Amino acid sequence: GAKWTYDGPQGQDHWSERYPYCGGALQSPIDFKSDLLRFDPTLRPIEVQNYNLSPNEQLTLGNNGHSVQLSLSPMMSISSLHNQYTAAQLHFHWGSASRPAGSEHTVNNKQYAAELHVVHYNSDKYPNISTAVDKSDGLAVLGVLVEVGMFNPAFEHILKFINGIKYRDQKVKVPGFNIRALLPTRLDEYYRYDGSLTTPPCYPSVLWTVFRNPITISRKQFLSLATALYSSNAQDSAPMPLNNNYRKTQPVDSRLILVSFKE
Ligand SMILES: NS(=O)(=O)c1c(F)c(F)c(S(=O)(=O)CCO)c(N[C@H]2CCc3ccccc32)c1F
Ligand SMILES: [Zn+2]
Repeated sequence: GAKWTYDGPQGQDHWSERYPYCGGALQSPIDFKSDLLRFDPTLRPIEVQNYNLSPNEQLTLGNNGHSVQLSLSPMMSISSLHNQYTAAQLHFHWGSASRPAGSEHTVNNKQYAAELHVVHYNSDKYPNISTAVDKSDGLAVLGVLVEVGMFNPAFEHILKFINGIKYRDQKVKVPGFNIRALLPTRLDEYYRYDGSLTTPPCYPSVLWTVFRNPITISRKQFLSLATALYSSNAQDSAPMPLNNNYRKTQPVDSRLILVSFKE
């Protein structure tokens, strides 16, 4: 679609001029403010299926100008929600080399270095993500906060190919790996709320599950992610670095933020 950016004249403060939902209700991301959280004992641990992909599986890793995204196997799904949600893609949001703060969701206004999103669609009701993307029960996204710390071997399965997709619309084939290793150990502790895509067209179609516990990547891994990519294409005379690709937190309004954990 038409080009939008995170900053400047096509930046996030102008998205609603072309994409009306971006100025509407139920927008994401949000800040998880302690006194807005409500413990919900009915929230079950997240269960994922077939996340451990064989290296014989070929996935497409691409630079779409907004993020680095990895296509996922349609065998992958979330099985613990009321409907089955089938995986479509995963992508990241991050800060910059000079400011390792680029998560979209924040916790008491603490912004993490980056955030991973694993996008799924309601495959009980819709044949594919394109038909699901604008439906109120269409998508379920798993959010993982990322902080700088220990080296992350799973993240390396993506990072080692990143120099093949430096520019917009570049794609490479990469072998499958255990996507479960990109999620935190505990899938029973998470924030849950009704929200939206965090990019245009900002459809309010996402059941958000953001895990309480972050994963870590090393400083070197973070710097690679934050400095390798451009949002411009290879032939552009003025290369535009791709970083700070996060939306600011949005008004919670009267939404409930549920948590599956007590303290
Ligand atoms: N933060 S987020 O999880 O809300 C989110 C993104 F941040 C993001 F960048 C993308 S995108 O496809 O890479 C580019 C804009 O759609 C999607 N893409 C999703 C939404 C639309 C769509 C259609 C087909 C495949 C994937 C997606 C997304 F769901
Ligand atoms: Zn995202």
